[in-house]
Amino acid sequence: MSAQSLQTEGKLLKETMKKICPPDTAAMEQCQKRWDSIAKPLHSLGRLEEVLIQTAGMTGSDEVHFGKKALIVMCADNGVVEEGISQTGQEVTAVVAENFLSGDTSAAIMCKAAGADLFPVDIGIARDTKLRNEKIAYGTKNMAREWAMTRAQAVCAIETGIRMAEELAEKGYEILATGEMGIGNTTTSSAVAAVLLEKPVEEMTGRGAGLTSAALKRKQEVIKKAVELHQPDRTDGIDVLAKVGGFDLGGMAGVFLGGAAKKIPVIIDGFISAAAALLAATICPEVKSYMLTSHLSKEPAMQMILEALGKKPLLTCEMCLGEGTGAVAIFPLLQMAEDVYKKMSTFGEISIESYKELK
Ligand SMILES: O=C(O)c1ccc[n+]([C@@H]2O[C@H](COP(=O)([O-])O)[C@@H](O)[C@H]2O)c1
Ligand SMILES: Cc1cc2nc[nH]c2cc1C
Repeated sequence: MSAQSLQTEGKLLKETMKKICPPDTAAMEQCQKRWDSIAKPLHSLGRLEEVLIQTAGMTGSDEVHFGKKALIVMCADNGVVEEGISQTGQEVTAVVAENFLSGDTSAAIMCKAAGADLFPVDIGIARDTKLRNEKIAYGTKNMAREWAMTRAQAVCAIETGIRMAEELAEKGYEILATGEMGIGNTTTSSAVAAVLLEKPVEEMTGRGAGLTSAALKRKQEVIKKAVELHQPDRTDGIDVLAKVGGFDLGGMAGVFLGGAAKKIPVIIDGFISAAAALLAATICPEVKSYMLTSHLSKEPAMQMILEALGKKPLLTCEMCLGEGTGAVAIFPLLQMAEDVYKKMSTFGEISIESYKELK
């Protein structure tokens, strides 16, 4: 990063935060009214109805249209991997990340099935790759010894995500899903979650991409060491990201903020994406209004993060794959809900009295 860009860092983030405003309650009421008029039992599409109402509030229109859908996958390496907290080696990040380009990842295949476009981003992989190059560094530093990144790099990661969200919104995408790929990123996510939720590290740490019990214990010790060493300020999301986070977490936090500023929904995927959502909400609480949930990751802290965000998952299928797989899995559900909302006859149109009038 040049000295010039360092000085101007933060401007986009500040401008973006100013653009994030509360949802439009009139549009939400209109959307609720339309659901209540549809010829089916009241509220019988449950949470799917709520998602459309929430989306109406974001976009300011009861003409809910999910339209063009995109998945942004933030790919990055984590220096803390050298502490032996992951079952696989760091080199896996680059290999899987490049497989997104050939369509050979779980999320890429699911995107095809769901009719969504895929945007993998190299925001900090430890070697050069063929991905879109938004590299902040060749991986973060080992947080067990030093800050994962500088404060300027943390802001830069967030602003990269904001720019991605803005760019896709300007290209006509109406809903964004968040995803990531990065060996070691459940360690950074557990550290971030433990700090932001003020919870014991043991409660916030799981087996990630498959760890033995002995390695899980080591992972917990490494996280405790990093948190004790750096004492992140839990009221300052950028401080937490810089000290114990990752570039992928920063990038996804930026996507949440950028999507909210553009008034479009952004879907939380699994544990890592949820930790990024929590960081974004620490930086700008109103951003929560623009987040949609997808699934409940098997990682133990996921439930607590969603509760802290005031949210409930739509799906519980014990997935813990990441990449955006859970977020993409709800695209077809959302499309079905939109179709019912728009195509179904109302009680009036099929000449029966509405439920309310029957009472
Ligand atoms: O999304 C989740 O809930 C999730 C839970 C466990 C693991 N992962 C994926 O596994 C990788 C991180 O696992 P680890 O054990 O190396 O920290 C990373 O690439 C994630 O996409 C993802
Ligand atoms: C092979 C592999 C694929 C992944 N996708 C997301 N995280 C992953 C971790 C591994 C190890």
